[in-house]
Amino acid sequence: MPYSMPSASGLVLLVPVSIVALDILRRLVRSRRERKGLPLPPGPTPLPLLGNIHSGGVEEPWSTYTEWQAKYGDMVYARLLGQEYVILNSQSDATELLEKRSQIYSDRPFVASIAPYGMGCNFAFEPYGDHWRLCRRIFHQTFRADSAATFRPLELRTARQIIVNMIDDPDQYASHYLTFSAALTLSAVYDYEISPRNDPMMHIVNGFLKASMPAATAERMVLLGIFPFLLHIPNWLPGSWIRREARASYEWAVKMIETPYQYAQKQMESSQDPTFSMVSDHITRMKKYDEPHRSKYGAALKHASATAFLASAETTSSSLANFTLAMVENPHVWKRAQAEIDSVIGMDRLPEFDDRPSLPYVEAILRETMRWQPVVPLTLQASRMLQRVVMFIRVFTYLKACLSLAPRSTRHARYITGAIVFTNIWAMSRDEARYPNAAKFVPERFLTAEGELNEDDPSGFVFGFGRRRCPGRYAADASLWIAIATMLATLDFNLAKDAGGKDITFEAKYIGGATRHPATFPCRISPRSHIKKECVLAG
Ligand code: HEM
Repeated sequence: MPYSMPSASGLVLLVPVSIVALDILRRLVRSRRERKGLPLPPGPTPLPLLGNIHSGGVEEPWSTYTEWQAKYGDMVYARLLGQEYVILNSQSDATELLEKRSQIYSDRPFVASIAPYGMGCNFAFEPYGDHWRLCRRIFHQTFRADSAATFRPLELRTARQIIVNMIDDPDQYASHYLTFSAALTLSAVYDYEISPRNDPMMHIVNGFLKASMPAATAERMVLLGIFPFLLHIPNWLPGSWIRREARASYEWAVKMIETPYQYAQKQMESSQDPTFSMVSDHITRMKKYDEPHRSKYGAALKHASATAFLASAETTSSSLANFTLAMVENPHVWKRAQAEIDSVIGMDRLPEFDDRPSLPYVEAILRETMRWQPVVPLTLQASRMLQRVVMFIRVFTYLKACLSLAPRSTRHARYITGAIVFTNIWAMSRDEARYPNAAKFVPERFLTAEGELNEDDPSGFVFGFGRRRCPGRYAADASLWIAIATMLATLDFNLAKDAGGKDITFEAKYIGGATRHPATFPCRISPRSHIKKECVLAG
């Protein structure tokens, strides 16, 4: 066939076709190279059989994972005994996997210490399935954005009550914060009004929180995972302590689930017009169902109610403890916030929710509190797919990733559908490119040069990702805002003084577990000169 020059219209077609062909070739070559040379996300070298048991810090694993990020990249692969782990250190990877592929990554891994210690009532640990879905739906109906707004009067009243408690007994600030979050949840969920001191319901809750603490330690998780028979050793044999420890915690759990629930039921029966609460609302809804759905609904309601309590108690109080620590360490911050509050709303009344848009610096303090010390630094999810489906998803994800603009690191996702996925919220909060001097408390990082709020909001990562994302985030945001705004308007935060009148300096220590919070530190919290205790409750 004689050679002929392509026509002008042929050239118009040839150029885009060649570009597409070259791009496909480039992607194929790259994906082959990746498959050959880098079959898994990079990570520390494992020991035979034991895996990376030697490489990670047990106390604060998120810090170790953040160090790994610097060495191996945003997505890190590790192995502990037979279990594979993938650690997501960046918000974009977490969004790519946990949000865009939430149909895969929404399960929770089996943790051997959860059920024996009675923690199974917390649906945050529940595997993906019908019971979890029902719990989540019940929870969502009460705590979604518009419903959560109905709790604002309660949040405002309770925030003012903690100021009175702080003025009365400032050294007990940590206990006042726990009372604050407990009072909110007990009222919203069970219509129970907490008494300021020696409350019987708080006694039960504290009993369970204390007794169940060992269940959240790596030691118990691993011990019971490897030697489940420890839970069956009779009392008269050595080694039965773990069984007794778990049993005691389980008994507290039963009390914690049943006592406030029965209280709410009695309140409903004894009143013509019961106050709205999560339990009263759902007991009414439940009546229209027949058995067996009604029993399932009842069980899910008890668990959703207990979870509301467990999930909010420590997160809210720990956030307030972090806020207090930040104020004591950075007096210029509370002074600037007080100046903003005084100039915007004056000194004759206390902040209310309607003032929120006019107080950008207070808002920036809340954002920085959430970012600076995330109270849930690490979350874990598992793939919920059966092996057969996993295979399909691997192939599908791989093909899709090769042809899409997904971040390069998430293309490894094809290999990890059977692994446990850790989301390292801590690493996201320590992203130096986004948050220079990330270890420092600097609310100004959320303000423009004109003092307006910028677009960066850490609630995009501190509440987790995908289908397991915190469903209490609207309630958490509102209660923390009003507590912080009210404290800034009414209190000064200083270092404590020793007998000689010298400042007591200290180095903050943190306590880990399901949530991370500072150990009690010495400080001097006092009312501002124009604040009178008697007027605080009146606002
Ligand atoms: C500072 C406050 C809070 C923070 C930082 C926080 C953060 C989180 C995070 C990171 C998760 C895990 C998400 C995941 O696995 O991807 C979570 C789960 C959860 N949170 Fe929160 N939370 C807070 C307050 C609350 C409050 C006040 C409530 C209840 C009113 C609540 C209810 C829950 C529940 C029920 C879950 C389990 C969700 C599930 O597994 O389906 N949280 N939270």
